[in-house]
Amino acid sequence: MTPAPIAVALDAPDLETAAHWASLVTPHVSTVKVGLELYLRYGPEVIASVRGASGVQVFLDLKLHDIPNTVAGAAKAVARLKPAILTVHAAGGPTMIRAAVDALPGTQVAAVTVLTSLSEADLERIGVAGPPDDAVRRLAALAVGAGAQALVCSPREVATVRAEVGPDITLITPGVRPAGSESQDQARVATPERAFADGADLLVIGRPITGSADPGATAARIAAELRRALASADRGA
Ligand SMILES: O=C(O)c1cc(=O)[nH]c(=O)n1[C@@H]1O[C@H](COP(=O)(O)O)[C@@H](O)[C@H]1O
Repeated sequence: MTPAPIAVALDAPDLETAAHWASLVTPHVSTVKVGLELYLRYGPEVIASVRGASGVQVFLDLKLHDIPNTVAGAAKAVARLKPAILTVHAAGGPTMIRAAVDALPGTQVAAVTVLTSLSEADLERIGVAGPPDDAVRRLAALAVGAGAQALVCSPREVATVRAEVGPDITLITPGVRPAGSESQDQARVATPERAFADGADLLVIGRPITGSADPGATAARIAAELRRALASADRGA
């Protein structure tokens, strides 16, 4: 069975746990995501450990945000790890995004629009007035104009972003919670089925899978539910 378009966030305190989670979920999902917690503790060796024998796609989520020259250097420093996807913050501006894209020709540079943990009230506190949709749409257009091939947004804005950037940009949505799961520190969430129906290409899901009693079985169940939802949407089309 084709793995479902899900990136499991391996936010683990140690490498053994991350590699174990990766081995449990990789039959069912297309991608595993390495973020700051693992990368800052273990460095580049973490990539080979989670890629394992399966050769699953690795999404390196470093959310780079600095001046263009520094981001270009950082992107070049991880090029040999051949991540499928690398994140940068769209708020770093078009020259910074372009610098990452130019430095990593073999990797999809994904620009993070507005963190899914921020509510409208949080945004107002940091000087971004208005609904999150507006800021997300603006940053999405700017990032695509600067060459980003992928965008990260919450599932709440994915329909708006899809309408803005068209069909060719990969839309990645964290803030995904199966029905009945807790939001935890995520502010803008939706179910996997909703995120896909609204145009997401890749769902990032962490704790609902890795915090469950059996991450492999949970990943398999979410993947199966998603396939069913996609099949019935196709039939309805
Ligand atoms: O770039 C990301 O992956 C990301 C962007 C964002 O806006 N929100 C967000 O939660 N993420 C990441 O997605 C993952 C979500 O994990 P869970 O909340 O456990 O499902 C974490 O690894 C976050 O670092």
